[in-house]
Amino acid sequence: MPTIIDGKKISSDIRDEIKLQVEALKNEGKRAPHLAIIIVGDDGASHTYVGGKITACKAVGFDYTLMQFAGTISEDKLLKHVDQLNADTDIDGFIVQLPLPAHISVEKITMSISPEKDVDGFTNENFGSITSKVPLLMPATPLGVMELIKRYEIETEGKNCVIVGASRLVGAPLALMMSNEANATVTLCHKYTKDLASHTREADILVVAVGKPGLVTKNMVKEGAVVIDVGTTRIEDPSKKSGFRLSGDVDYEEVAPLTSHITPVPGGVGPMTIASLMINTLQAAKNNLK
Ligand SMILES: Nc1nc(=O)c2c([nH]1)NC[C@@H]1CN(c3ccc(C(=O)N[C@@H](CCC(=O)O)C(=O)O)cc3)C=[N+]21
Repeated sequence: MPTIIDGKKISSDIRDEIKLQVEALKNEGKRAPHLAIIIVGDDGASHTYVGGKITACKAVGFDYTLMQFAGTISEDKLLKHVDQLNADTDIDGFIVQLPLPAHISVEKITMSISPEKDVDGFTNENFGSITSKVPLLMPATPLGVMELIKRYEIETEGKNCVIVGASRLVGAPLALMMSNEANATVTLCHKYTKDLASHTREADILVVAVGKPGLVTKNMVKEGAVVIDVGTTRIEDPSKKSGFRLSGDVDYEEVAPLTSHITPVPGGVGPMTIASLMINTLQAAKNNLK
């Protein structure tokens, strides 16, 4: 039977650790870390995720500011709000929740965030610092995956790590971390990869971050592999109270029995993204309050 990697439990452990550090800061006479969250429009999933981030802030004792704007806000106006947060010394870190409306450039907005306050780790500076000896703020979801691997003591050195999905926010930065920090041999697959299964079958550690439910089936996984599923696609499901369920990219039922470790969806990587956001905000506050 595989070990089910419990992201909910690990993220709760991390919250406890951060809470202690917030108390320590306060004992030194410093204020609590302060996270601001910008959300644009009324996308239901985004509001759910932001709700999770606010719950986490409350649990660890962070201050938070939620800034909500209509989906019709102009790019210029949004940029002004970003600049205000960049300049506000009472704000240690902030995020702009994605997706943004089509008339706003995600690239333009995220690249205007000060790297020291970029607690999502989305900016070019933070991406570039992944391989630095003195890293700044790590991209949040990849950092969450690395924490799971470390805390479950999964061996990485010299292992074949195959990552499916080469996005700027997950696959590409994770490839650098797995190579640089975890000493794995990394293969980064994407939509132009020929014969995907021939690559994934070689994986000792298989990470899937595409957003396509059912993409990974049992014939694509080596016996004893560690499988990490970053996908979180909402699928309508009238039998659920919320009206939907979450699905990863891996066919869990058929793949799990083959693996040594596997992350479930929900309860795997998702909660770790929020834990990483807390780790980064604490770090940004420590740097800011020096
Ligand atoms: N600026 C920005 N930063 C992000 O980090 C960001 C974003 N935009 N836009 C959307 C994606 C998605 N994302 C998730 C966060 C938590 C869960 C999570 O906690 N999932 C729970 C279930 C939550 C539920 O019930 O819906 C789980 O997998 O167990 C999932 C997905 C962060 N994102």
